[in-house]
This record gives sequence, structure tokens and C-alpha cells, in this order.
Amino acid sequence: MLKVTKLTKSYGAVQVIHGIDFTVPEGECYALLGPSGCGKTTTLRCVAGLETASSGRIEISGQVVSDSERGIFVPVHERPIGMVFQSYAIWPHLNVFENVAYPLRVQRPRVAKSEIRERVNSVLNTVGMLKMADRSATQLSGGQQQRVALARALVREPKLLLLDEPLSNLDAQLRITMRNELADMIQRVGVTALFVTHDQAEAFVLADRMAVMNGGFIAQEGSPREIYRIPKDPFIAEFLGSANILRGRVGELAPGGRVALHIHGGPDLTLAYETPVSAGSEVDLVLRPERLLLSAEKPEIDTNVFEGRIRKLSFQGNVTECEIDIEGGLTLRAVSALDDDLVEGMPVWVRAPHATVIPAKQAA
Ligand SMILES: Nc1ncnc2c1ncn2[C@@H]1O[C@H](COP(=O)(O)OP(=O)(O)OP(=O)(O)O)[C@@H](O)[C@H]1O
Repeated sequence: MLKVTKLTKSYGAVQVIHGIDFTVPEGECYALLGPSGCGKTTTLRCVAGLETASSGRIEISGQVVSDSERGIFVPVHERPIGMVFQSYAIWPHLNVFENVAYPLRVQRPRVAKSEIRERVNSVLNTVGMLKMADRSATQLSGGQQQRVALARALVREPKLLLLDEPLSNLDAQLRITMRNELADMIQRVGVTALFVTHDQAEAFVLADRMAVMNGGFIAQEGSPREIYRIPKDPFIAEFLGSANILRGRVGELAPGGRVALHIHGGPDLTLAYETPVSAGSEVDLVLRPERLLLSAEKPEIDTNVFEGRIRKLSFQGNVTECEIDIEGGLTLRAVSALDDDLVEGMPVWVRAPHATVIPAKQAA
């Protein structure tokens, strides 16, 4: 449904998108995720036709809408897209029904009044706002405005829905509710969606697949689960939630998927690995704090186990964060929901059932 090929964008002499490629098949929800300034909004705006790409090609539903080499640029209002912006851009002088009806009222050739009524009611029903059709836009909560903005984007039955930080205007609690609702609504409508966010939790809930962007490049593409489990480099590992990253050297490979791993300045451990490693290579061991198991007793399993001492416990209500000193002055962070037996200063064993190792990036 969307195919972006070798897209670049420069502002003056500054190149901000460096030849990215991605495709979004029909019905998929795809996220562009990354830190501020990585180029995700610029990419979305190029797809929308709000920016002109410097080079590369963009196809929506088989139609080339932008191809600088061939001089093709289809303007935004002629692209088969619907858009939801961060600000929602709901018109305060119109009620809910008229806000949603507007894109159909200005459509040419004209859409019959009866059809407008039918389509607006149907899409308001989908987003759960039919009962509020007559309400003034100024009397809507943030979550309700978001639903109206979504209904307005969907009313022309776009091939592609584009969403730019669609939840960032909502307070923390509402964001969580609305991201689940938005995921449900997008799935129910079955529309293909491309959205931009800097919030990894939002991308995890909403996206079937995502691209993590960094400095105008796609650093990694895949399903949220894949990228979280096996990040390609430390930047991605840390961007997608907190991670302990320990650099080490792989020793001799042993049978049964085990290997000796010497952590630089720290302990040697026997590693059971999920990702391929080669003997003698430098690696980063990525350990998610919430995936570490703590015990006062030495575990029976002897792979991926660190011996340490609890330096600090921070009670956070649903979980307790633990800082654990291990050999060589290194510290591991762990998050545990089961903290009844933990005391600062006590010896503890830390086991990582899932340990991901990635090739260490050589310092430039
Ligand atoms: N109109 C513009 N003129 C010049 N530079 C721009 C313009 N728009 C964006 N940039 C630059 O392009 C780069 C990418 O910006 P972009 O808005 O795409 O990033 P982003 O990942 O969406 O970040 P954010 O989450 O902060 O919006 C940034 O360095 C930004 O300063």
C-alpha cells in the first residue's frame, strides 16, 4: 500500500533523510520511531505531500505520488490519504458532525447530502462518537477530540492513514487508554496506517512493524517484539527501554549453545545465547532490567548467572528497582515485582533467562 524507495530530503545544504526504504503492506500499522530530530516527521510529511522529497520515489496504492527524477509530485489533496495531526485541528465553530463532514462537503465532484449523512454517521459510530454528533467541538475532552480527528481522517475512506504523534497532546493516563482504543479502531477499520512517535510504548502497542530511525537513517526495522528482543546495536537497545549493556569477549564455544564470556573489568560467565556469536569476538551483552530474576539462593541453572550484592532498592509501588554491584565495580539494574525478600546489602544471584548478545560497535 505504501512503498518508499531511496527517499532523501535536504534543507539547503543540510541533508536530514539519507536514502531510506520501507514498505507498508495493506492493512498493516507501521511506526516511525526515534528520538527528536531523527527525521520521522519529515518522512511522514514527504509521504503526505506536505514536503517535496529531494530524491527517491513514493508510491501509494500502486500510484507514484512522488518521483523527483521523473518530475512527478502529486499534491497533498490529490493523494489517497487521511491525516491526524498532533494538534487535531478540530474546528471550534463547527459541531462534531460538521467537523467530520467537512472533507466530504468540499470534495469535487460533489457528494450527495444523504450520502454525507450516512458516511459521517457510520464513521462516528466506528469511533464511538455518534451520540455526540451535535455537540460543539469546544465541549469535547482531549480523548473525544482525538476520536473526531480520526473520524475526519477516515471519512473519505483513505488508502493510507497518516498520524503524527497522535497522542502526545493527552495527559499520561489518557494516553494509555487512548493508545489502546486507537489500536482497536485502526484494526477494526482495517486501514493501512503510518504513524510517527517518539514514544516506544506507543509504537509497541500500535505497530505491527516499525522502523527505528536515527540521524536520518533507518537503524532497524522489524516487529516491536523482534526489535525489543534482539536490538541491532546499543543505541536501539537503550532507546527501546532501559538496558544493562556489558561489553565482553567471547571465549571458546562449547556444545549445547553455551560459551564462556569474559566481561571486561568484570566477571566471567557461562552464557547460553540466543543470537549467533563467534569465538574471540567482542560483544555487547544486553540485559533488560525487567527480565532479570533475583534470588537469595544460588540458582540451579548455571548459565547467565551473576553473583552480586544489592546496593540500593527503590520502591516504586508496582515494582522495586534494584541496583546490584557485581564483580569489578560493575552495576546491574533489575526491576522486580516480587521484592518481599530483598534487603539492601544482601548477597543476591541475578539470572538472565534471555540474554541477547550483539556485535560490539568498534570505537571510531
Ligand atoms: N523546514 C525545515 N527547515 C530546516 N530544517 C528542518 C526543517 N524541518 C525539519 N528540519 C530539520 O530536519 C531534521 C529532522 O526533523 P524532523 O522534524 O523530521 O525530526 P523528528 O524526528 O520528527 O523530530 P521531532 O520528534 O522533534 O519532531 C531536524 O534536524 C530538523 O531540525
